[in-house]
Amino acid sequence: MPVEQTGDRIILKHPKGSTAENLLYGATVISWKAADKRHPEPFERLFVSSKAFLDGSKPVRGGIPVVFPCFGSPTHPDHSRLNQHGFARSEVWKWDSVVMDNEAGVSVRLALEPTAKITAVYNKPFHLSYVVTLAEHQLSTDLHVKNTSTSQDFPPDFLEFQALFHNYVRAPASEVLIHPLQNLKYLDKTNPVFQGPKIEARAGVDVRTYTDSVYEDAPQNYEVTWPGGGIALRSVNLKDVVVWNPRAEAGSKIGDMEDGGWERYVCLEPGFVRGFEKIEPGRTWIGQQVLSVIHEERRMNL
Ligand SMILES: O=P(O)(O)OC[C@H]1O[C@@H](O)[C@H](O)[C@@H](O)[C@@H]1O
Repeated sequence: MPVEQTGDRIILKHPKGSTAENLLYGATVISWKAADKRHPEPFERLFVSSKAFLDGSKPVRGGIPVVFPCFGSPTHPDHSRLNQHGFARSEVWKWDSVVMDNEAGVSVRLALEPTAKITAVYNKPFHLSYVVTLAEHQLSTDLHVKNTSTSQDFPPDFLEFQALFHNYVRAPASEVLIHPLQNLKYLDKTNPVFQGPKIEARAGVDVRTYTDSVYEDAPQNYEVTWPGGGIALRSVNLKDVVVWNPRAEAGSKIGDMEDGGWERYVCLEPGFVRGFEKIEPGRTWIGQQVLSVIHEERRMNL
């Protein structure tokens, strides 16, 4: 069976050998295994901390948590009672359907609607659906956000939100380079005194020191490479991108981070996080990303 549902998770298996695993909790992708030309056996592409909670008691430290409707601490009045990064990553989503099941891709849809628990902290009408698609060398995730308000009032009952895919890309963090981010405006969240905006001077961005940078109006086409490997990331409607690695400086203070875990991943997170996306009643917004295996050695010349 290319799609299996066991209690709390969904397992996708592509006929060419790649696999993915999705928790209903947070709709979090917790595993993506894919081969490349040099390694014909599929291997893990995402990082999940060995101390992560997978039982629904806490957002998963790793994989691909879905951030909605706010990124970081809430700044919009509609989000004032929400936790950092919103509720989508810490609610149990519903299984919806198999969208596609053939050589081109194996694809499933999960959904999240207001519950009494959500409404107590976020009283806006919405419907989320999340489509995860596995191909031989690719994983795509699409978040559909619908404003389900039927209000005819003026001004309209807008749904205002931020959204982001918090990808923990498994990689030797001290050796990764991410590009192209040069000349982009970014906020440096590691700096308690002056966050910016700053301008990125580097052709290839590394995470050898504690990094928490929010790039604005980015190209939505990136590569993270290291000697012997890499992942390409393309996004649609996610104009910003965050690069995060806490290193020991901040990582050692994260309770569910395994020792030295920061050496084994870089977070490359496409999102709409500067300002707010705003949709009218009845409208749907779709944010998408495609993660692809890079097959050949593609080291930047810096
Ligand atoms: O610990 P959390 O809530 O999962 O957040 C992890 C990190 O997520 C990143 O996206 C933020 O830019 C960081 O500031 C934050 O520390």
